Amino acid sequence: MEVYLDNNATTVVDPKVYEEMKPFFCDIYGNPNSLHKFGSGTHPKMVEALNFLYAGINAADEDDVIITANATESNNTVIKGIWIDKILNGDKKHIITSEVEHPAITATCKFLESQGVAVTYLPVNEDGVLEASLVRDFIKEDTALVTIMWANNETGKIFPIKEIGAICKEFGVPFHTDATQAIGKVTVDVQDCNVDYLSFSAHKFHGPKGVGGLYIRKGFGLTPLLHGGEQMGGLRAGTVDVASMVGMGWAMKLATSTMAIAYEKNHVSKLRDKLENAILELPETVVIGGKDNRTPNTTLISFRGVEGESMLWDLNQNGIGASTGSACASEDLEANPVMNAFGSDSELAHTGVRFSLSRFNTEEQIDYAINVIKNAVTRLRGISSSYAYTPSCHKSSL
Ligand SMILES: Cc1ncc(COP(=O)(O)O)c(CN[C@@H](CS)C(=O)O)c1O
Repeated sequence: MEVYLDNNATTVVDPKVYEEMKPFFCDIYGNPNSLHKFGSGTHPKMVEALNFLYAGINAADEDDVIITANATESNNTVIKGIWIDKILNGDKKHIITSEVEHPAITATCKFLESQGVAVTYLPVNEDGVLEASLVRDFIKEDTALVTIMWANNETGKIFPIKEIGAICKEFGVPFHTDATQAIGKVTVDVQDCNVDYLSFSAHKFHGPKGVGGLYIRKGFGLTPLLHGGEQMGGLRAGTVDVASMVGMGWAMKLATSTMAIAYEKNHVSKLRDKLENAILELPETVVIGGKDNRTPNTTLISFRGVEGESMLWDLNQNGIGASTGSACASEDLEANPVMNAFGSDSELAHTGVRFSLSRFNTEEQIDYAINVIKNAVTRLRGISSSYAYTPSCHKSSL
């Protein structure tokens, strides 16, 4: 049996999404910017896709949603656009983010620091969540941007976006959120949360890889990252991948309906809880960051005495795909920076395994995975030269 439990890394394309994409490869293939019918023939489904994207995040008609290649590009567009407009060509000097952002945020902020920008990396608490009051403590007259993720890709922890948005609005500071791990898992409402910029990637919610979006509230336009064309109103040059844009729109529609979010909360979360609770029956296992306030599909579990990579190998041999944290760090054998950020000891930070489910997982798959995981832990601990079970340490969550 094959069981895919790494949906925070990427997801399968929904068959309905794939069907909607097919016509735009060999039938409706014109360039959307061409004036002839081969080009204009793409417009109706592109407009439909944009309408789905606006509805999925409750964007107002007067706002912009531009099509990018992925959340990484969207994140870079916001941070570098703010740098150019508000810092290089303005009187601002400072950016606020968190210690547990995806590298697409952290590395971009590090680049800005190398260019002389002051960046505050707000710490998270022992549960891996950032307290909104910290934003108020560090926001300043010269703060150009606050950028805080909606949900963490490793722990699933959900951040207080509505509170942070209210603080940013009060201080007149633009607010960006990387919602890559929130779309399709929790309700995302840019108007209710006072969000000015929001990033997402289609392949996180059963759309195709290589296409993403950036929401830009009316009046918050930025110098573009990519120049050289009038696409997206000049906010993102380059011929649009029509098939992927249509696919992303349909993926957003299918993932964000009230029924879809309810399914995540009622069905997917139950499968996640079943997997998690079965694993926690094993001694010296712990949910990193605890069980509260998480996206419904994610659990990051430490198996003391079992190296994360060894566990992944065992699982892979039995047809199960998971990860030790974000896929982009999977080659890196350093301790997980997110786990370090909230004080995990170094051994714990090397023994985490992330399981992230989707609406395509079944109870039969979870039952199979539980059996394989329990056998793998027993085997790996049995051959470990350093592991000895110490009953006093058995905690089920931090
Ligand atoms: C919060 C967050 N923000 C941005 C990205 C980047 O998405 P791209 O489509 O690769 O550009 C990701 C992708 N996180 C994957 C791959 S590193 C994970 O395994 O956790 C993310 O989780």
